[in-house]
Amino acid sequence: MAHIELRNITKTFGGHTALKKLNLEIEDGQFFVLLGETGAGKTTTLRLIAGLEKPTSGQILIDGVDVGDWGAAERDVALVLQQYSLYPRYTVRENLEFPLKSKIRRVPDDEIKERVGRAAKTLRIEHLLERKTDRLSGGEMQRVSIGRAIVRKPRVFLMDEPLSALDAKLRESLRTELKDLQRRLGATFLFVTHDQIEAMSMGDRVGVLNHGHLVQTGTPKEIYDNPRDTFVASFVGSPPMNLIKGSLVGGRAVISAKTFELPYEGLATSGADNRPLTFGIRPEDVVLESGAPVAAKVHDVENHGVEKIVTLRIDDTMLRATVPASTDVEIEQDVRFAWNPRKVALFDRNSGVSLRHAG
Ligand SMILES: Nc1ncnc2c1ncn2[C@@H]1O[C@H](COP(=O)(O)OP(=O)(O)OP(=O)(O)O)[C@@H](O)[C@H]1O
Repeated sequence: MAHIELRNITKTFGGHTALKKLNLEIEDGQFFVLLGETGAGKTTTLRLIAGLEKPTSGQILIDGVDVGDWGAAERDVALVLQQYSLYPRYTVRENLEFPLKSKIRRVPDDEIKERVGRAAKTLRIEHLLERKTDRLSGGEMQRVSIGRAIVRKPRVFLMDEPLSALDAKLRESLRTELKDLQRRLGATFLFVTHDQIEAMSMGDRVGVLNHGHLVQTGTPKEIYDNPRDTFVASFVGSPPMNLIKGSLVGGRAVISAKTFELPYEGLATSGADNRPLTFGIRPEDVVLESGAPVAAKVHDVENHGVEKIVTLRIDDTMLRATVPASTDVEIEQDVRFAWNPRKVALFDRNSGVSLRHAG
């Protein structure tokens, strides 16, 4: 187990800056998820912590010790990758034993047997131990890859999109298993993904990375309820938060040149009045009601089992609402809607930053 701290980490490759002044702290025993689009700098962050890459500037501390001059082996962290790094002609047992048989570790034979047996039991792959790894399914291979990390008893587990090559159903069940595993091991996990559902469902804390900047860290709930900027607001949540241009006039939200107005309750509005804003409202906080203040046309309806996602059109403004599946709505139908005035987020239109977060 270990506590990890990144202080002011910048990493450039030639002229390209992959990470900019990254500050990040991961508590001992925490499941931390780094979420970002492709190219955001997630893998680079893991490689820096693993010691496979050196930062251009900044410090990396593990348990309070600066490990800048330490090699990968000395750091004692395990990296699990999306591609399974297994030896195909060897059995699962041999693959699990391999990390313990290196000259550096010198683990005694009976302890190797014990650790492999325990890891296989934890991951429910005991019945596969004598099978060659090229005869395994994707999910089984990924379990063995994780097993290779577990047997080493590393201080930290770094996981680079380990589930993204698997089909949706398997991914979902392995998500629960991994989270459960982390809890049982009490280990520090840093898991990176581009999948916001994965991040929100697994992380004790989530950090959102955008073009090498760590935009926000917080619990999944904090990030969902109170996104720092419009990037986070539109990245997290499915369907994403509605973002609508407008301004506040006397405590009412006026949407794009008086197309419509809605009540707003939230931050003291001084400083926000008449300033160009972007309003954010989650689809589940938009309600369809016959007596509601604004008229709209139904532009589209998607059935999602327990709920429907209805796209509303008000002149040139589109807005999505999540409604119960029992709601009767058809395309081109006239409806009326309101929003929950307490759930509206305000973003500065130019910077995109939430007024709640602005200093
Ligand atoms: N060795 C390298 N040489 C040059 N550029 C690199 C190198 N490694 C990464 N980069 C660049 O740094 C940026 C961040 O890459 P990184 O692999 O960390 O992103 P990522 O968030 O992990 O993306 P993905 O989800 O696609 O794996 C990208 O623009 C990438 O092209």
